[in-house]
Amino acid sequence: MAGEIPVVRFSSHNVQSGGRKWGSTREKVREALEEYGCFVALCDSVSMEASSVKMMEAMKEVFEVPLERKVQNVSQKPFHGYFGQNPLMPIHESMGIEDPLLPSNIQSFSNLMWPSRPNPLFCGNLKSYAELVSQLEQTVKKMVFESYGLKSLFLSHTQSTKYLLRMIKYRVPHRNEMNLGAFPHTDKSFLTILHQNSVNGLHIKTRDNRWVEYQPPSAQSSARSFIVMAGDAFFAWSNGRIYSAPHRVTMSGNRERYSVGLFSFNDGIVQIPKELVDDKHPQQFKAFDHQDYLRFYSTEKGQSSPSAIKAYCGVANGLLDSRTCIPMH
Ligand SMILES: O=C(O)CCC(=O)C(=O)O
Ligand SMILES: [Fe+2]
Repeated sequence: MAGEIPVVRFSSHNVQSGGRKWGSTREKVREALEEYGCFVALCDSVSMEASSVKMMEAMKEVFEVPLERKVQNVSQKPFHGYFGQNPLMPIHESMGIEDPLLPSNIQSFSNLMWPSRPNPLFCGNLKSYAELVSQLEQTVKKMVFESYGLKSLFLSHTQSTKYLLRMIKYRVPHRNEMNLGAFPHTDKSFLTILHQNSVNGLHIKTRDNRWVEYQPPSAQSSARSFIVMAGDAFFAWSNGRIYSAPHRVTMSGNRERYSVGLFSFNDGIVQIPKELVDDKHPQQFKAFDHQDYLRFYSTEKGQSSPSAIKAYCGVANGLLDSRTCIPMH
């Protein structure tokens, strides 16, 4: 346990499909996501540890860039570009890179930040981090699909996955300033993989409405600990089995916090597998367009709904009605 959050070890034995511990790790992963909506992946891989250390250094460097350049990180999609200088959350600053597995996207971001000099070290560090963590993301999804007996659906699902890499800095609040770094929310992603420097502050709400603080299993394991968290799309896809946990960030102490999230989304329509619908589990969600769900979430209706995903594509009372899911723009 890390605090109360389950810890799952990822070593070469557990992550190789068909490897010695694949089956037992797969069940632990699915159970943790159903029960807590998240777990801590403790990775034995030396390259993961080295890459996450370099990722933290890269983030420190990029947030030092002058504000007028950081704000040029813009996106058509809501919540994908620069966010900061917000009076409701003054200690929070974040930037995003869409499709970070495309080297040209990291390069374009780097060109915006450092227009007068290339920064190959930064680009290389981000590229290897995104590659390694996206592999972890795929392994986790594969485990859950398999655990539900839906192995055959994994390939087409994963082929339509898109990623967003989001870097976040939480500065130490000034005296008399709010210490809120991120409002309570559920992620709109399918899956999110978070990594932080050694400064805690992430709180996760359990199914029985208690806030628990994430702590790495030990101080030494901080650089190889990743928080794997299910988003609303995973919750809907699983017909409500997987929990999408509300979480928030608050700062205490006098050290800055850095975190980085790799968020996965689907391009196109997410179908609810018919195998996950039965008498005991009546259909709770209609098939939905994941990218359009992001747009819906940015509307007033999306923002004010107690559960945006239910408002977007939920089925009232477990009965499938004949209306199609019409997004509100
Ligand atoms: O900084 C963190 O640990 C959490 C960030 C988060 O929840 C988010 O970006 O969605
Ligand atoms: Fe989040």
